[in-house]
Amino acid sequence: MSDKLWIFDTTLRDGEQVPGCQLNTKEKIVVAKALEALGVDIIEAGFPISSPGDFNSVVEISKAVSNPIICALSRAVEKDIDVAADALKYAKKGRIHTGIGTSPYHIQYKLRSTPENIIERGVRAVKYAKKYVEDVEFYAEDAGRSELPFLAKIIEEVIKAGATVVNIPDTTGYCLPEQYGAIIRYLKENVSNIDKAIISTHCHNDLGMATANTIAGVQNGARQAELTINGIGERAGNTSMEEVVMAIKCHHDIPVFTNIKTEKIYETSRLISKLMNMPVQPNKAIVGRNAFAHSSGIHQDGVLKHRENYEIIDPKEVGVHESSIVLTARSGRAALKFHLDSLGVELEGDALNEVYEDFLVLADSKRDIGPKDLLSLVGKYMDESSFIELGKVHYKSNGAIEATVELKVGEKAYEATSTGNGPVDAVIKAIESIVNPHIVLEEFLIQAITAGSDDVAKVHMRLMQGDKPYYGFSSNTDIVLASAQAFVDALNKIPVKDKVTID
Ligand SMILES: CC(=O)SCCNC(=O)CCNC(=O)[C@H](O)C(C)(C)COP(=O)(O)OP(=O)(O)OC[C@H]1O[C@@H](n2cnc3c(N)ncnc32)[C@H](O)[C@@H]1OP(=O)(O)O
Ligand SMILES: CC(C)C(=O)C(=O)O
Ligand SMILES: [Mn+2]
Repeated sequence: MSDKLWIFDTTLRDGEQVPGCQLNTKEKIVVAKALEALGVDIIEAGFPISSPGDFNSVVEISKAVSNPIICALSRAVEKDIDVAADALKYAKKGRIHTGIGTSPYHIQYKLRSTPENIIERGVRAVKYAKKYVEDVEFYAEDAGRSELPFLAKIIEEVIKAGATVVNIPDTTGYCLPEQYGAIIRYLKENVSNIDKAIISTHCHNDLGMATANTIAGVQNGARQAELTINGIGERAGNTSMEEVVMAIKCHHDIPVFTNIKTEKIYETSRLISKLMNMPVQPNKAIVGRNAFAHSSGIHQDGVLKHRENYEIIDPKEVGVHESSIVLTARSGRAALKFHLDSLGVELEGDALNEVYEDFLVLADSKRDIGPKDLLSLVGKYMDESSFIELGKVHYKSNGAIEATVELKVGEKAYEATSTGNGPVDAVIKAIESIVNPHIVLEEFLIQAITAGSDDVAKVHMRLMQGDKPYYGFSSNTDIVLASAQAFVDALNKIPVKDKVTID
């Protein structure tokens, strides 16, 4: 039987410490609600003593979300704890996170103290926080470089003082997975009252080990993991939530489960990246642009034959529509044929070989090969009159709603006007009056990528022609335009022979 792993999100505290990532209260509420929808168990909302703005954010987040525990950070300082408790006054479930450095570096050079005094301050802080809330988490800062007998001693004492969760941070990202796992194991074996508290991991990525260390911690008995979306955080970052959650989902031998709704991972990642102005590296695990993109021929052929040949995660599981087959000079015939098929050009044998040779020459000189390039390569093999290009789209609603659409089908230009029960309906009807491949619009989703009136709308459509589905995608700040583009995107995927253009 597997245990629950409590997911503690610190995007709004440790993540937000990064220069340039600061958010205002309104933005933090948007993030907190997204984290709640994602299914996190605890949101570390801020460090209330640090500024009036951060205090206010913890107050407002406490009011805005109901399911997750709201956690506020403090030092082992009474004033910090008073302010944290005050900021949590509206939280349905509030937690104070207090603690102190426990490594020789921190004790000697930062806190200029002694081990005995550090234990005393830690215990006092936990007891003081307990006056306000039942749920008190203690962090042993720089535990990754702390002496184990001392670490075990302070953890035992703070649990005695009432700590419900004990956080073992690898603050400087120093540990190797085996070492970090061994620290957790040591505490399990040497702290007499360890079963009275949940052990938490909190790893940093200075050596690129944050995810591996967190998993090692969990394998050795930790049951809470402190994480950030996209791994943002001080220096090289914190442990990224998406990596830990998906590693657990992929490896059934790790004896824990999480309540994360994984299909919301991608949209949450995009939201954080946009609001915090922090691009995600293209090759970032799970949420990078290339995480489900295949660009070399052998991989593409393998994925097209059976997705699992080169993918351990179904992209839909993390909210990515589908894997992509990117055409490059390293692609083979399978990938080329796949793209041609989706444009409705079915080539085999010598014809495919001939187009492939031309494709390689073009791909050597051009990085991005798109549908237009392919259509120019296969010109002689296809009915060129089939490629549809969307021109201008106008709509007005003074009483009746009316839309006018310009379309180019091959070399021919068309214009059509139609009415509808809304601008999207009118635009689609206008397009259908030019190209009518007898389809049924079966699914039509408009999704806000972030929030706010300046948002980009992402449109996903499924058209059915008989029992064959055709998918169209687009995104635009104008939802009518995005809908028209998605519709045309799907129409372009319908094979030439099944497309009907009305003259
Ligand atoms: C590993 C982490 O991520 S820890 C969290 C990091 N986040 C932040 O620091 C953001 C918020 N911080 C702040 O706004 C400020 O640093 C404050 C309000 C906490 C303190 O500000 P100041 O009083 O001006 O102190 P300053 O930041 O210069 O120095 C920190 C002081 O806290 C002490 N301190 C550091 N950690 C702790 C702790 N856990 N418990 C008790 N004291 C601590 C330091 O020793 C230092 O004290 P000193 O001046 O007596 O030597
Ligand atoms: C404050 C603690 C939990 C921390 O962020 C760290 O040690 O990295
Ligand atoms: Mn940290």
